[in-house]
Amino acid sequence: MSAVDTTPAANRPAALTVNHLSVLFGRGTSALKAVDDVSFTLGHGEAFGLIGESGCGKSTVLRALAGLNSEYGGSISFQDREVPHKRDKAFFRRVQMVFQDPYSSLHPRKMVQNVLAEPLKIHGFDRPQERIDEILTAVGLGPSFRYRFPHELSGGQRQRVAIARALIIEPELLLLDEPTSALDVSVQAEILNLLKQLRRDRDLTYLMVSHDLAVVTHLCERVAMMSEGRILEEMSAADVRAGRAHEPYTREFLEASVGYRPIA
Ligand SMILES: Nc1ncnc2c1ncn2[C@@H]1O[C@H](COP(=O)(O)OP(=O)(O)OP(=O)(O)O)[C@@H](O)[C@H]1O
Repeated sequence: MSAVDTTPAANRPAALTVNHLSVLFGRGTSALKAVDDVSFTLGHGEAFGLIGESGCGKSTVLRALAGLNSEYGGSISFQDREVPHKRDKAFFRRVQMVFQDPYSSLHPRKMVQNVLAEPLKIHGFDRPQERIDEILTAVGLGPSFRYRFPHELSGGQRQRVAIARALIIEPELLLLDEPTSALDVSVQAEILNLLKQLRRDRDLTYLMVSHDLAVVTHLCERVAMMSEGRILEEMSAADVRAGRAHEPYTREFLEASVGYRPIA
């Protein structure tokens, strides 16, 4: 559907720009600022990670970006155009999300081919059968997996189907919410390596949230440390690996993760 864009990345608009994003839960004195003045930019083709402890606001940022929570302050721009708080169909074609738990994200009574046919139908794609075979091959499953139900798949295979479902409509930006944390360690590496390869092959931009440094630095070139709803600092993956951080909180977080298991 979309032709390959050969424009150099430097001349292209930013894939995503988040300006002064804030999300409040509740009202009055009991209100909680889950996201507080968060700003960052993702270049085209980049993989960017948000890291931080449980409850720091990572998933809330992702949900606001994905259009799952339309009540936020600040602005979100996709390719230099601000997106409306209530997203339209075109947005969901271009920006897709992969969730943490492949056990709950697939309908138990839908065969894989039906899971994959649905987004094609919604977005009016032609040649559905060919596209289903192509994407199942791209995620390392192959066309024979069309006829399986979720209960006939392992956790890793389910996550491959969830990735296929997101990619079959040729999005440009993938939002990844802890995509490997529900999987066994050996399977985690397989899925991360698959995501790496798909990004290269399909010219994708990734935003991933995770509390796991090994996972984030395996996939992302740049990471931002979050705490209590705010971004404390941005670092390269190399800085993270070397433990180079300016903020004391980040240094502690990195030190606490020392000896973290690098992913093969
Ligand atoms: N729908 C909601 N209503 C009220 N509070 C919420 C809601 N969603 C999240 N929160 C609160 O907002 C804060 C940030 O949550 P969030 O899930 O974004 O953190 P996180 O860093 O992604 O953590 P985790 O890794 O555990 O998911 C937490 O204090 C959480 O309890």
